[in-house]
Amino acid sequence: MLKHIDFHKLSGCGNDFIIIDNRKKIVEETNFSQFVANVCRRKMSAGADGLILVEPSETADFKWQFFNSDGTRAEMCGNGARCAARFAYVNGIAGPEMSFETEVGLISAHVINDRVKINVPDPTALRTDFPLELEEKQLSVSRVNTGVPHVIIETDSPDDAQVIKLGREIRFHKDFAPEGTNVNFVCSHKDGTLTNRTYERGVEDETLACGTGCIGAAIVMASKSKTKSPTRVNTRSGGYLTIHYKQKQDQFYDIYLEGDARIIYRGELWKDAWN
Ligand SMILES: N[C@@H](CCC[C@H](N)C(=O)O)C(=O)O
Repeated sequence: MLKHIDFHKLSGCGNDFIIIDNRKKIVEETNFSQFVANVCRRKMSAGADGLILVEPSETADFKWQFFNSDGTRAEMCGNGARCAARFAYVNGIAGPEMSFETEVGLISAHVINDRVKINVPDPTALRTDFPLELEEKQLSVSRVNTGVPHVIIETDSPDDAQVIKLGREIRFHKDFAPEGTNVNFVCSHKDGTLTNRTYERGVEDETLACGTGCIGAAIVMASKSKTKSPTRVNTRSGGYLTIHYKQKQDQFYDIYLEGDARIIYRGELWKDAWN
């Protein structure tokens, strides 16, 4: 491993990521997980919700490896994908229209200044309003996989939602084992917009925005006729993500996620950051 590693910090609607150009394999394969967990520790290191390695691809503009802040890998990350696209564009790795390889297939992206719109795979495993037994009560929940698994819970009062307590209990619930799930608390408003808060697997905390979670919230609420495309989702950062989709009964396709992807700074990680 090099002594210093160049990186950029980007924020997609408040979901923040360390992004490293790893096309020359400067981060070694053996200890990714510990490296990521160390670098993502807030106050002790650079700190972020996740870390992305941009690597060479034979079929697309690049390939990514995505890690949550605890060092675990995730198949997909909506905000991370938008940030990776902006990173690739500003660093000359791709043009404004690009595609890149992920574990859920090719993601295409369109960068316009600090806004990025990505096309994501169709959601699977949609199931609405089923009972879930918790320690102290039974809850009616929905679930959908938007690249990663999400549980969606409707609430009238997002500010009062017990995102950490309930989120953590559901994330580790036996019904969602062994992979676990992300947990969203969504409120629909009269104008068709949504407010969504997410407890994220692999961060093991609430994040300020979750792209795949907002897609899941939009799909579940659209299947209940409480919103329609394009759905604007207000996140905990105060920013909005916009979800575009087509719907035929309970089938959703042509899914796009759009929002800001801001470059906060670039710098050098020193060895102390990951030791
Ligand atoms: N923040 C992401 C989701 C990242 C992956 C997630 N924590 C998981 O492990 O499933 C997003 O914007 O979609």
